[in-house]
Amino acid sequence: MLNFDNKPKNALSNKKKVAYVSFIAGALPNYQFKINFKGLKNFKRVVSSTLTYGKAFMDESWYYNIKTLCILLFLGNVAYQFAAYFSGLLSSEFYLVLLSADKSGYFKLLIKSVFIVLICAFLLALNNFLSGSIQAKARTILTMYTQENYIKKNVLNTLNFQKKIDNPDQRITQDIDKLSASFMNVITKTIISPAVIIYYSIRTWLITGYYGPLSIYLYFIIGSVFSILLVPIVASKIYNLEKAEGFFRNQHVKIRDSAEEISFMGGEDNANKEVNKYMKALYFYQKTVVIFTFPIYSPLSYAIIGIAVFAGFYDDKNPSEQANIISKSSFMSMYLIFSFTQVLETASEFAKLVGYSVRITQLWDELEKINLAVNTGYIKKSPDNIIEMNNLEIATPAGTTLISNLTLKIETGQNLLITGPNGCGKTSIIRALVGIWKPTEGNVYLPFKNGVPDLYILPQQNMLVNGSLADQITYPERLSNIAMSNDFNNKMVKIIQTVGLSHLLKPEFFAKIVTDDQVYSYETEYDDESTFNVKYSFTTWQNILSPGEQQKLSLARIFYRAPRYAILDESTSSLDIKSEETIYTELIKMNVTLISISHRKSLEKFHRSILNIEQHGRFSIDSN
Ligand SMILES: Nc1ncnc2c1ncn2[C@@H]1O[C@H](COP(=O)(O)OP(=O)(O)OP(=O)(O)O)[C@@H](O)[C@H]1O
Repeated sequence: MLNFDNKPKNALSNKKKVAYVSFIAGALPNYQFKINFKGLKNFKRVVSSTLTYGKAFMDESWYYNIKTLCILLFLGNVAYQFAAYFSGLLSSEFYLVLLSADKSGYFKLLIKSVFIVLICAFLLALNNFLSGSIQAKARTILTMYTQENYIKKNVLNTLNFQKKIDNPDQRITQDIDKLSASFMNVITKTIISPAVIIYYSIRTWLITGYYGPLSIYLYFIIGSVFSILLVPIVASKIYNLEKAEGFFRNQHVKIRDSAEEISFMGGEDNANKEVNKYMKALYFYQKTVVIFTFPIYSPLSYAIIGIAVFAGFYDDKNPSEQANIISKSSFMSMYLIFSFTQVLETASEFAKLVGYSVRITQLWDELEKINLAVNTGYIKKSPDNIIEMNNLEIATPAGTTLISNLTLKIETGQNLLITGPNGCGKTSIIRALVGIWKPTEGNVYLPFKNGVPDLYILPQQNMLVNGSLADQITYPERLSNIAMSNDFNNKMVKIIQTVGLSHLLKPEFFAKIVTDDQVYSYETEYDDESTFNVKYSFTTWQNILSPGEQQKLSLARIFYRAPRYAILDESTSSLDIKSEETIYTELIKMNVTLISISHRKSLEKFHRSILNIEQHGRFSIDSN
């Protein structure tokens, strides 16, 4: 029912109070929400995806699946309402037995009250357990569903590249969690509210007369109108708050990843100021959300019963009966007010829910759009198992042509070196080869093996992953899919030695690969629960290894995979000349055809031809 309109609000940006967040005005605009049916569809989509996406919990029993838990929660809530009703009447019953000095009645009532309170406590705990379980499940389901659509070939890269969607990581790791919590909050508060409100309205009416429920209804109708008016505003504040959260966290990730560089360059003060700027923006949005969700409290119940007493409604009753009626009716009207308050509070919670839903469905929409737009039809299977580029024209997403009319055959064993000034488009050729950037003209032929291009690309930036040394080398193949054997172990050791990382075969590293007598224990350790204990995280590897060592470890992947073709984008830029020579010689011995992108003269001798790219789309090809 709410949709999001991507226009900055000029009125707000002019105000002084947002001056200190204006530094990221472009990054953190205020969003307006409009009520329409598309928004309602998005909300429905979140709920139906949660209930129908089966992959997250494939082999769970029927009694622990999310639908069963929702039914149990409903029943648990109904049971709790009954228990709460009986517990609410207890005080009036106590008035009656105490004022009439009924000793045996008092003890009976005492036992009854203990029993009722225990049932209430049990049902509360049960409902908390059920809603907690549903929340955790909903989060897992929505996260896995989103990740399946996000971490996908050509989608992951395009989404992060386009930057149309801010902080997809924040949306997946945080917003989905908050959405699930908010959703549970709304559900538990409203699941049987209508029935409860009707029941207590009748009871209140019977005790106080029509004016009791009527005044409560009037009061809450006014409150509801206010709350409903606030929904779009709060939803937009929540949207911006979450966005600010994302930017703030990103700044900290940057600082963590650049800790050494910041120390070298004395950038602590700068970094501190930078994170504080984002913190202030975050504070601004947090504060506005708090203001707009200010709860409505009500002293109404006592006013209603007070009027009844002073108007002489109960004058014909004796004092103990009067006490009983006052207590009973105050409970009834208070419970009615409480139920209404819950519904009203739900309005502000619902606004949050909408804010989170918009962030999630917006991400889903964009992922779907990118997925539909992926067009790799220009990449074809080469009948001769070679790489061929036909009349390629490559342009940046901004439309600047980088290369035109590039026609080139790279036969097996005919290594190619690509050179040219920074930014001329060397890496862009790889983008076109694998479908990240669709060329504006031409097509590409690639060798295929088992349905995928028989081509391994080492990107310019080293990419280390969580896990052992072996995990780094087999990447992206997962170690859990590889049969552990002594042969595998020997292969790993040989590769590590070939790339010049023998010193990593010391026990503290090597234990993380596989040793002869560890094959069994390694396999058993490699289950999902225990991997954290035995493996290094990616950040640890980054701290342990120098940039040159990291490059060697990346190069080890080509030795493991032995592809028909490998593209090395500045992959030896941090290596000493001798290591570079050894690695290139060994790769050539393995019959891997190499396409290197580099500025290094020392590499020319390993290549048959050199593609020189110049500015403005021109290029030349020289034979070596
Ligand atoms: N997402 C993008 N949107 C617009 N332009 C981009 C984008 N990504 C890269 N470019 C531009 O495309 C051009 C070519 O980039 P590319 O990475 O291919 O250069 P390169 O020749 O490999 O450079 P280097 O030698 O520095 O590695 C650069 O001018 C770069 O700024």
